[in-house]
Amino acid sequence: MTVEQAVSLVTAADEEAKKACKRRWDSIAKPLNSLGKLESYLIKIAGMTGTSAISLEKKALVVMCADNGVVEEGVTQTGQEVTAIVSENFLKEQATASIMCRETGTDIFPVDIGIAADTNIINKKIAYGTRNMTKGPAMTREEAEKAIMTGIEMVGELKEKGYKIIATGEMGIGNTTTSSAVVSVLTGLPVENVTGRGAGLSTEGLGRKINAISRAIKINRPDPEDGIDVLSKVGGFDLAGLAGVFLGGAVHKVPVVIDGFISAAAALAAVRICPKAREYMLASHVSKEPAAAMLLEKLELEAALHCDMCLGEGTGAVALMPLLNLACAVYNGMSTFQDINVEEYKPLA
Ligand SMILES: Cc1cc2ncn([C@H]3O[C@H](COP(=O)(O)O)[C@@H](O)[C@H]3O)c2cc1C
Ligand SMILES: O=C(O)c1cccnc1
Repeated sequence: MTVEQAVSLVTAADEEAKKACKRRWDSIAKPLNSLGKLESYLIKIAGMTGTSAISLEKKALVVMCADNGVVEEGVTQTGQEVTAIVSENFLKEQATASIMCRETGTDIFPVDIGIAADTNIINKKIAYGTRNMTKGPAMTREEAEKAIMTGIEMVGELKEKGYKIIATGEMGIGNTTTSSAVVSVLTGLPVENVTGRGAGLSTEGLGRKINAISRAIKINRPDPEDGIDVLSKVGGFDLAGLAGVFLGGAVHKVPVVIDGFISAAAALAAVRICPKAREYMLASHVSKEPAAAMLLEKLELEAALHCDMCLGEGTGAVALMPLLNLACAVYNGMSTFQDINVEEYKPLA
């Protein structure tokens, strides 16, 4: 199947299921709308899955791990060998996201979609890292399509295994550089407005990063209307794989949670490929990376958490899971006005 064929299967969220979920919330014996986003998240999930019966017991985090050739330009504080080390640590509960997964009962699926070394995590490797995008396209269009399909297929497989919600994460030294490039092209905003210090970069390093992104966009001239073109020329295997996970959520009707800036950049690319995919996304937190809040606005999504996190790996998305589980517990377990013999709220005149 091609990406085009896969996204042709996407349909809009189910409005009837959303209404049924809202009716259930309104019948629960508490002030109307008083659980705020905890209510609206579940209403969205009902629309995505097509049913007001919601269970979020089985949760997955998919971490797309890859190396980025642009690291050669001195745009990161650490070397690219860190990608493979942290990626393998996910399976040993020695990476931040894996510890948060353990605590929240989320199963972690780290995927080698293009690390520049052999690893022992899920092997979906397309190449040993991308090419340096300041010298030409990071990858071919075929490679980008393959990475996107990898993400779409992973969601299908996880749904078959019974997972009800998927958090997105990534590990890839240099991927805030590719993310800012993708965001600048897709939004038309100047590079310097959408570029931050990533995992920690000196002011001099930030200048080099902005310069490298500007050169990459100039030499590759990605077409902003074509999300696959943008991902292939100035993105990475990690971003393309994540865009695939978002598209897979829409294809397979599984809620997918956005993490921070990098994950949101991939989400924006997914929406450019398939606008309806937005309806299958949930925002988790507002990353401290400077353009993160703007990016969520572009996606027309609101995040519940403002924790000043900017770690990636899926940490913000996983942090949302306990809140969603609390929402679900109330939604499924709480008594209604009828149960306690109290008159229901009437809509205000
Ligand atoms: C030890 C370490 C662990 C990480 N875990 C996530 N990231 C985060 O930092 C990287 C992006 O930042 P940049 O574009 O500046 O390289 C990604 O791998 C992201 O997940 C890490 C970064 C480091 C150094
Ligand atoms: O917001 C993020 O996803 C992020 C920001 C900086 C470094 N790593 C991840």
